[in-house]
Amino acid sequence: MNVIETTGLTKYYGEVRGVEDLSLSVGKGEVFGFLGPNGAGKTTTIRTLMGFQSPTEGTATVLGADITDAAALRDARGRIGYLPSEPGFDENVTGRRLLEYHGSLRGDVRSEELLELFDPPLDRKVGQYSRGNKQMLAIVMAFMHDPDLVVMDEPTSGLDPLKQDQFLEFIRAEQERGKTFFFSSHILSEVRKVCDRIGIIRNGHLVELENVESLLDRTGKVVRANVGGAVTAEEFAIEGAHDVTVSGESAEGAAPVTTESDGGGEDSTTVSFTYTGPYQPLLRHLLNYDLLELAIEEAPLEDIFMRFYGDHDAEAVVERVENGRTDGHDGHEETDSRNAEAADV
Ligand SMILES: Nc1ncnc2c1ncn2[C@@H]1O[C@H](COP(=O)(O)OP(=O)(O)OP(=O)(O)O)[C@@H](O)[C@H]1O
Repeated sequence: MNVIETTGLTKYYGEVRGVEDLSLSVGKGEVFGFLGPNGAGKTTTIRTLMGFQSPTEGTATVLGADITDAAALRDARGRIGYLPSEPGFDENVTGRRLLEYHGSLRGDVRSEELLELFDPPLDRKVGQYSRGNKQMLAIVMAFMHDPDLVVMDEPTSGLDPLKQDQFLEFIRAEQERGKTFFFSSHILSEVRKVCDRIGIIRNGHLVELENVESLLDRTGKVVRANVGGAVTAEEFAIEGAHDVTVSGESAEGAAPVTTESDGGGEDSTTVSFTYTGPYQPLLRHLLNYDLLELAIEEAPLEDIFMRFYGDHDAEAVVERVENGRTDGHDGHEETDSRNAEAADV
């Protein structure tokens, strides 16, 4: 049984699309990253999965519980940790009091251990907390009952880089203990570090869902070669090479070749391109030149992200044509169920 399973999950806020026709599954022990730009539908998906708002269409189960079955979901919640994007705490009480209260509701088997890693000033009122301290308190609350599944909405927001790394390391250790994670992010580097699979959501639709490594394979390597003498971009139009630029000039059109001087009087040219083929033909080709410098690097995940969101390329991979939507939704403006959520946190 999958830990999370959604089929055609759709949520509209009146006429406003939150998420549409989302089908995905997350298996036990998986770290699933749910990526998307602002307004893509990440929070909507998470809040619907947590039962804070009802879907307009479609179904979903979390730890086997149907999200529209309040009693089943309540039982399942004992095994779920939830880290909201903006924890809504009562600001007039101390962090310690909030932990005690949360522990009495959900259980507390490991807050002491967690507080060694994430250490908000427990005896201060939460209203005086910095954003990062609030986030650390929320992290402790999400994990203190040792849940099997943790659903997290932008979990590292507010944390400083050191704490972010600590948090990601913690996630990896928890995964080794068999825990499952579903988390939203628009920070690609963190997704890359911990996720087994990612889903990319764009304008409410799931765009791409695959193994991070295979996504990187498809995107290819960034090659930058500095060669002696003058060369043209056309010379590097080998199979698998894309977007060839020569000393900053595009391969398209009659690009003039500019050369650089290395200071010793000898000209050289820098050729850059993305490469999606095997190494051998690339290296064979490069060896035809006086190779002065060579760098072959993985494409930054940011580029991949842009490829899926860039207007031109994204169209090639969007699974559904977005024609807008005029029928079938409940026409009911959902009010923010922040109160239910705050009580839950
Ligand atoms: N309570 C609400 N009432 C009406 N519209 C909403 C509500 N919540 C979200 N929306 C709309 O649904 C769409 C998806 O929003 P959502 O917050 O799920 O995106 P997101 O991917 O989490 O964005 P962000 O990264 O900014 O948090 C947006 O157009 C948003 O304006």
